[in-house]
Amino acid sequence: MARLLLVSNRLPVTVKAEKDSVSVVRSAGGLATGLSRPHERSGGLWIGWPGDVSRLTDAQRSQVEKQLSDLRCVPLYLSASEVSRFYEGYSNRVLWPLCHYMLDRVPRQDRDWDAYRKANERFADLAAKHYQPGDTIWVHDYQLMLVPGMLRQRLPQARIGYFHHIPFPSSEIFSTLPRRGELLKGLLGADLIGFHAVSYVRHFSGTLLRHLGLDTDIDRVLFQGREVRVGAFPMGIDATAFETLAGEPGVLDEVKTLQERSRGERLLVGIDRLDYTKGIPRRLLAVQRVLEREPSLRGRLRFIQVAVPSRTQVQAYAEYRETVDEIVGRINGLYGTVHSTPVHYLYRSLNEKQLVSLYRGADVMLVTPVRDGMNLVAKEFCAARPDEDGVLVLSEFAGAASEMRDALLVNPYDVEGMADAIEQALEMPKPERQDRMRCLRAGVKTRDVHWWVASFLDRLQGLPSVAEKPPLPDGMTALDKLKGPGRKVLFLDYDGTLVGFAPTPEQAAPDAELMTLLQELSARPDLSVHIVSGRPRETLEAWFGELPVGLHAEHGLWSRMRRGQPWHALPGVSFEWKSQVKPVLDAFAARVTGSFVEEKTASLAWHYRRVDAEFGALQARELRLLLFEKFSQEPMHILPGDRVVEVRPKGVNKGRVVSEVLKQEAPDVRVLAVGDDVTDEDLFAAVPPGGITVHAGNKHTRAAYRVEGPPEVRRLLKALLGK
Ligand SMILES: Nc1ncnc2c1ncn2[C@@H]1O[C@H](COP(=O)(O)OP(=O)(O)O[C@H]2O[C@H](CO)[C@@H](O)[C@H](O)[C@H]2O)[C@@H](O)[C@H]1O
Ligand SMILES: O=P(O)(O)OC[C@H](O)CO
Repeated sequence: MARLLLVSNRLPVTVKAEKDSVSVVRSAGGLATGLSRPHERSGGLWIGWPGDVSRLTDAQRSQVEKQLSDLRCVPLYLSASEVSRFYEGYSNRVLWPLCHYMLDRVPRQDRDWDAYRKANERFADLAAKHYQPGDTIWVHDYQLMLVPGMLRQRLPQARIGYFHHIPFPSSEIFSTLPRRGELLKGLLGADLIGFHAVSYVRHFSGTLLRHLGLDTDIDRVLFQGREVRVGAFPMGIDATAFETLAGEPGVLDEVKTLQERSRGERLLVGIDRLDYTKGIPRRLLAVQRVLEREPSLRGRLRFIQVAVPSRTQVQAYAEYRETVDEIVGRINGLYGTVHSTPVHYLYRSLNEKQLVSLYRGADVMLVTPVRDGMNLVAKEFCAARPDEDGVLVLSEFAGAASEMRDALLVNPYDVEGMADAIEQALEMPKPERQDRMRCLRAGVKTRDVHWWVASFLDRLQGLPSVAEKPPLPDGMTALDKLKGPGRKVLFLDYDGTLVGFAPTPEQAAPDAELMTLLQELSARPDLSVHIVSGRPRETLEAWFGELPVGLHAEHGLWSRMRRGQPWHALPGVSFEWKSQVKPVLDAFAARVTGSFVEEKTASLAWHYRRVDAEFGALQARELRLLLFEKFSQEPMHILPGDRVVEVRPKGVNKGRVVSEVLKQEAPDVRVLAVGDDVTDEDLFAAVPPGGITVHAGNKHTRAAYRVEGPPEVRRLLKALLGK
């Protein structure tokens, strides 16, 4: 088993300082439990912050280090300024509310970005320091979004996973972040990026397309020549542990006491970190509405809300606490009697036994966050109900809702609707409660935390490693093979290879630097230059007609072998399908603002480079499907390109140019082919053995070398001239 290097902001431990001694206790949280087995079995390390240890004496600090090391934990101590700017500042004042759709809570200026970046660097440095070849690195959560990218720079060969524990918002929301590009590129350093729900994967893919122009193909996206996988891995809990605890005599006694003290009151329970995403005020208001609407329930209903203090130094949390206190006070003032208090509010953490006793004793569990990545409380409640009783009221905005369809799903913004759900839960007949709980428990037990860890790690470790699929060597290193005497033939694609993309095809005309470069190359007696493009011959003639180069238009349908020679077409090509296909493309151009149809002698192209990237890609998929459906019998090819869908006749491809040109050359001529898109793959395939193929970009390619884009292609050509 590969050694596992876990990296998370917090270590899965709590440091408890007593008078002279100090102890480090492993946390019981989901992540800690799920990962403890693979962490220990693999002999790996867990890197993270052990919490505030600033008040410890030196002796206590060394005790902590010793105990951490026994637990295979490597501490990264955050300074007071890092806690305030990296943890509380950028992580919890900017990223946390933003990912939970609360834009109004994000400060106007992101002053703490620098601290976030630097702290991420510290985590990456420490992980890189402990890395051993063959290790699997698994980075966790939004506090460390830059770490995968930083690690990729330090350890290009490493196998890196990242899991995002909170929602990934729609691209409309993520786009508001001034640092969106850096954060996205940071995540793309990973080999596998996991989210709790399919909708977060969709949002992430949409954001990549919108801001980095990267189109995700089902579960993978190409970035800097690497294939990055994305996927939904809904996190589970240690269901067996909760179930076992729920059956222990101590817990059953506690439940009995709870029920006796309730004297027949129905019990509603809420358990959360005190966080403004958890929807506690609206939940309280819903309970208030039930009491208002149903006088018969007054004195017969008790709502126990437990809230664990969290991020108390962040002002929004302090304000939220006041709001909750105030609403609790108001409801108790209105509906309390000398004998009963409707809301029992505890602002503290509970131990596991107390927690499970509440789950086991609840008639109705209220889990109503306004937004939540997953929410493990909902799952813990079900696992703790081996009696198959109790009703779960669950927010449709929690990631858990997509799995737990047998809960009573509510809109947490609809107080009246939540009050209805509470009443429905209280009145639900036992057989229905049991049916629902049985189904919920089956899901929670099957997809538990061990299943989650295994499915993520199996996927990550099953991917071909970078070492097995090394990145293509830099095109510049191919130069040595081309230098020296002897004839060479260059096949150069135009758009995306010699020039970058422009908003319209006309705007991508060659610039003076390129014309000079081509002039100089073609003037060399040992070089023969051929431009092989998808463009119409009129355009190539107008731009390059005066140069002594070979021109090949419409992917090789038309060729002009030398300056002054006439253009000739490939024989035997059928174009009859064009008149039927054109109206389909025209209809798409009319419906998708900013898109347009380009017509050439032999082919048609629908361009969407000026359309919103996400919408354009979607429409392109639809167009391709429609064309396949309608014209599959026609002698034509439907080709996706870079923000274009092309329809070309069968039998025409850039590869045919290579064979035509080489017929007129000596057999020992050396060949260089450079191109950037899928049509250039035919060119590469036709290059005879010993030839050099260079892909300009980061797509899948059969080329042997890679350069980044047009500026690097020009650099390569200049170097060929000895410049
Ligand atoms: N009063 C109390 N006393 C003791 N323990 C208490 C407690 N209140 C809550 N807990 C415990 O804390 C954990 C909370 O986990 P959640 O998934 O509910 O939310 P959290 O926002 O912390 O986690 C983030 O990570 C998890 C895991 O990925 C995501 O589900 C979630 O959406 C995301 O915000 C549970 O295991 C629960 O038992
Ligand atoms: O207490 P925090 O700020 O480390 O947050 C813990 C939450 O589970 C974040 O996912």
